[in-house]
Parts: sequence; C-alpha cells; structure tokens
Amino acid sequence: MTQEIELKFIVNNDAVDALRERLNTLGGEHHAPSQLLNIYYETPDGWLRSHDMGLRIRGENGRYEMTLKIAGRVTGGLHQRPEYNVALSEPELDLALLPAEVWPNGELPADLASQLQPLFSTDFNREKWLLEVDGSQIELALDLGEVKAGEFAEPLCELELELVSGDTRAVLKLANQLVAEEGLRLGSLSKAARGYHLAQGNAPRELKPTRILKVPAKASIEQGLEAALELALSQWQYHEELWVRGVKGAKSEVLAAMGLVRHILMLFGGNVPRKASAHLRDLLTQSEAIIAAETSAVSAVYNPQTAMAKLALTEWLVTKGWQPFLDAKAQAKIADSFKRFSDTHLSRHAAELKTVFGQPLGDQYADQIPRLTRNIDSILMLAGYYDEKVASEWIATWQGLRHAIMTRQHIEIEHYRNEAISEEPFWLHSGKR
Ligand SMILES: O=P(O)(O)OP(=O)(O)OP(=O)(O)O
Repeated sequence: MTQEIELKFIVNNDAVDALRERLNTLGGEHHAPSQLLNIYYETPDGWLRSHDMGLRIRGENGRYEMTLKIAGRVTGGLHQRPEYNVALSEPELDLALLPAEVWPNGELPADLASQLQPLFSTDFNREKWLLEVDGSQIELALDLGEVKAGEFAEPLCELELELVSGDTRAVLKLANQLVAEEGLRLGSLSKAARGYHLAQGNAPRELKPTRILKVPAKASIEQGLEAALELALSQWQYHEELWVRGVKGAKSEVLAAMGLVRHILMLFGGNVPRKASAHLRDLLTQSEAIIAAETSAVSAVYNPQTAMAKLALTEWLVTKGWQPFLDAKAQAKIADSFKRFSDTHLSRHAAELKTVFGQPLGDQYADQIPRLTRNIDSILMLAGYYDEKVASEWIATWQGLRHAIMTRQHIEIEHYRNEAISEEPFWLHSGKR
C-alpha cells in the first residue's frame, strides 16, 4: 500500500499554454505527454462506491496497471488516500492480486469479481515534470482530456502536484508559487468522483446549506477546530465548483462559507490567538472583496488572490498553523474536551441572541444580521453532540428569523422572533436553565 498525497488544481483552459511555459522554467525533469486510458469498474449496486473505493485499469503505451484507491482525507485541494497499484500483463481485472487487507473484512468478497463491470472512463494526455523542492520529490502532472460515462462527458484540465517522497510542506510550498499566477483553482473532486457523478445521470448539483458539525465524543477542542474548518473549507470548495458551473445562489454560499471560516476563528478565539490567523484573515478579506465585486465566476475563482486564500486555509489546517503560537498553557487548554467547550459556548451564543432579540427592534433588524449569522454559524459548529432533530429545529427558528429579516417580511420577523426567544435550550438536560 502507498499513501497518495497530491494537491489538485483545476486549470482554466485559457491559462494552459502559459502554465506549461512556466512549468518548463522550473528546472524539473520533463516527460513528454503520454496518453492514459483508464476504465473504472463497479458492481450494479455500487458496492465499491458504498465502501469509498475506486477501482480502475490504466493503459499507457501498451502497459497496464490495476489501481484501487480508498477514500482518505480531502482538505481543500489536498488529497491524501491509500492506494494499491499492481502491474497487469493484459487489461483484465484480477482482484486476487490485491492484498487481502484492502477488503473490509480482510478477505475478497466472494462474488465481487463476477459482478464488476466497466462504469466510466477517463482518457487524457499527461505531461510530467519531476522536481525537487527542499529535498522532497514532486511529480507535476498536467492532464488534458475528458471523463466519459455513457452519453455524458466532461473535460479534464488539471494540474496535480504529487508527493513522490519527502514532506507535504514541499507540495504546499510549490503550490504557493504556482498559484500566484492567474488560472488555477483548487480541486476537491477526484477524476473518479466526477466519473461516478456522470454515470449516475449527471444530475444538477444542488446547494448544500451548512449542516450541524458532527465530532467524535472524545474529541479535543483542537480536533473540534480542525473539523469545523474542514467543513467550512469543503462548503467553500463545493459551492465554488457550483458557481463556476452556473448554479444560481452558489456565489452567496461561497461568501457564506468564507464567513463561516471567520466565525470559526472567532469561536475558537480563546484558544487560538488572533495573530495566528492574521495572514489568513487578510487573504480572506481581499478575496471576499474580489468575489463580491466580480460578476463572472470564472474570473473570480481563477483570480490568484482567491485561489491563494483557499490554499492558505488548506495549509493552515494541514500544518496546524496555530500551533507555533501556543505556549504550554494554551497547549493544555486546547487539548481539553470539545464537548465541554460546546456546552459553554452554546449557552453563551444563546444568551447573546436572546439579549439582542429579546424585544422588538423596529427598523433596526437589518443591523443585527452579521451578529445573527455569526451566532447561527457558531451554534451549527457546536450542536453535534445533541439530538439532531431537536437541535435542527431550534436552529431553524433563528434561521427563519434571519431569512425574514433579509426578505423584509415584518409579520414573519415578529413571529420568528417570538418563537426563537422562547425556545428551551436543547443542550441542557440537568434542569440547569
Ligand atoms: O494518476 P493518479 O493516480 O493521480 O489518478 P488520476 O487519474 O489523476 O485521478 P485522481 O488523482 O483524480 O484520483
């Protein structure tokens, strides 16, 4: 098994030539483009996908390879996942060649091999540069082609920075250099994920409002912070993709996700000093302005400033960029229970909301939108330890108030305000109200 670590950029079509020229100046070992044809396999009931696996045979210059990838972690455009590669003498699946440990119960499911059929394919030219950065080996692959499933097809235009040996930080360093030029944005969808989407009928992708964050019972505050930022980053990534694809409302969701990042940094402000995130917040401010002003999704998301802000968040998260700012006392504090942290902060946010909205505000409601949004976002990040239905309903009332204020529906505003301020806390079970 090897651990694949790669950072994926989607390249704007217009920027491909300039990018290639740029890559040629980096001094790496160049490999001329080669055609890669990949067939992905699946059972009729989607067994591999339901186990977060992807299986393909790749053909390149008459040589064949079978690869099984297992879902790992995707942070922004950084993909980290286990993969197994086996050389084949002919383009036919032979699952027995994969080690037994890859299968959920430690053995190859009996009827899997007989059920697998080709589901979709990717066909692209890969041009490569092998580069050394700070003693680490990185393969840069420029992939141009398409992903196809039945009647559906989508172009592929990607640059992948794959760590061959060494440290992930080298990949991030190189990514920072490259992203300073126009034309790149981080990509969180693997080629397989795109293929599956096409194979399932290419349904329009829908907006996904931020959900309640779920964190394991024994999580520390630091793990809570990481999970919250990962959620915000994935919301940002997902809606950016939708915005480029022309989905209505996606731009607001991109801005909402960036707002969520800020609110998370404020929520954890007692554990992570503000100076630890100063650089990140500066980049966020600049790219929020660009996104708010730009009318075209393409020019906004391929703008270096926007791409840099998202890369900075990815890097901050992956390298735990707050750590150097924590002394021993702060280290101990951030290792404390996230459950305890959640309870304390839920009470604080609820108290703030009830104070602000405890009485009718006349024509002053709109002024309170930022505060209301920050509190709703924080509560979404903290409510994961409680009954999801009860917590969602509690939050939905405040979201209803927010919506009514934004759409200036006066009767609804008072209705939701009255409901919201009389809700019982969902996080206190001990009668301590
Ligand atoms: O060549 P790989 O293994 O990086 O795979 P790919 O065909 O680029 O697909 P993806 O990296 O999107 O899984």
